[in-house]
Amino acid sequence: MNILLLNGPNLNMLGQREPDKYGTQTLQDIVDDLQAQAASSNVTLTHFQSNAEYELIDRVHAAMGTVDAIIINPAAFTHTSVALRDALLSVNIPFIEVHLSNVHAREPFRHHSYFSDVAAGVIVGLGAMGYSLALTAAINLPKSQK
Ligand SMILES: O=C(O)[C@@H]1C=C(O)[C@@H](O)[C@H](O)C1
Repeated sequence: MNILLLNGPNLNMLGQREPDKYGTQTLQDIVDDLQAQAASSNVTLTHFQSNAEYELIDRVHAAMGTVDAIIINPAAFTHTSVALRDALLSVNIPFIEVHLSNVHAREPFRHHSYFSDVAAGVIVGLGAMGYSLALTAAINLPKSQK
């Protein structure tokens, strides 16, 4: 099974970026833990992070036919990117949306997501554990959601 993990803008700054909201683990720390979890489940996990919308879009397109599920934290693009939403809809790969912080308890502009209504599932506010839970869910998605 192949799972693609996508992280959006500013998540490369995790560890020093507003630790009260996003925690103190670096993105590499999080990815390392997920890679270990994936290996224990005989799953191939590929990670890509970009601050550029078009790079994330291109990576979603490239996943067509090769990836069984996507875990994505679109970061700020969550609240702005119709284009990235459309990319995910264009490849017909189930995806799970993850947010480290509870976006619903933050500024109003973070309460809307262009992804949640077309996601297989959404995990918010659980910090790095959210990614781990998303990986477990992605591995166990029912056929109907694949
Ligand atoms: O909680 C998170 O992981 C999301 C990460 C970001 O960078 C924000 O722009 C989102 O609003 C929330």
